[in-house]
Amino acid sequence: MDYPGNLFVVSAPSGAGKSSLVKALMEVDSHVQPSVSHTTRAPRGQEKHGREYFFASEQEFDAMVAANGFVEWANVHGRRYGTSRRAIEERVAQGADVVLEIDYQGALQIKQAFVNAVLVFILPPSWEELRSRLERRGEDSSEVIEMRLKNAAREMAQAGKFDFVIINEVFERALFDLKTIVHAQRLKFIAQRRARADTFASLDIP
Ligand SMILES: Nc1nc2c(ncn2[C@@H]2O[C@H](COP(=O)(O)OP(=O)(O)O)[C@@H](O)[C@H]2O)c(=O)[nH]1
Ligand SMILES: Nc1ncnc2c1ncn2[C@@H]1O[C@H](COP(=O)(O)OP(=O)(O)O)[C@@H](O)[C@H]1O
Repeated sequence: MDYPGNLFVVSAPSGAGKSSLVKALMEVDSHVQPSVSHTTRAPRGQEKHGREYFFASEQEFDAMVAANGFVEWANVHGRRYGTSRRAIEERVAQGADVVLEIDYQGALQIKQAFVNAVLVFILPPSWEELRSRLERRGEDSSEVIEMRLKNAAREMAQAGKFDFVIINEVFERALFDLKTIVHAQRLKFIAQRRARADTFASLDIP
């Protein structure tokens, strides 16, 4: 599908810093909008329904799957997460750049549906740092942290399927890399449209 807006997908093992990076990107780039996912996991501390996620019951999630309401969905850390069509299609059709913070299974589904989507994988600098970020965030129980670390190895093995990999060691450096990818994609997009316009011009199509 060809849309006037760009789709960016950011994936990472839990705790690598993807939410912090995407939030910082949106603070400096008002053209980038978040896609708000649905999930069956419970809200954490400050999270608000409709802001970080739409929190759904298992039944509500089932109903959306049955109604073909998701462009992608997956089981992650024992819960279900999905991107609704409404979260992205209308906005990219209107020319907005939409960023999806989703896992690698969802990212690969998005690439199938939207060939021009740009897939970015965020890596932590080390295992020790990943663990300590999860512990410092203080949002998950130790059992949940252990499960997320175990899943991280499997997730990181998928990084090679992405268009770009960013190592989030120094935050500002990683943010610069993310901004550069977004900027480069916009320039590429303009070049592609111009190339098409030139082709039409040379064919003298009204
Ligand atoms: N496939 C898919 N994954 C999602 C979606 N929303 C969130 N996720 C992923 O689910 C995982 C867990 O997210 P979350 O519970 O917020 O934990 P966090 O990543 O540690 O902040 C992360 O890898 C997210 O990228 C979605 O709509 N689809
Ligand atoms: N470059 C960094 N250096 C140190 N701490 C970081 C860095 N990036 C993120 N963090 C911290 O690590 C924790 C996990 O980040 P978060 O954005 O919630 O990760 P994710 O969304 O990938 O699970 C948060 O407490 C965040 O403030």
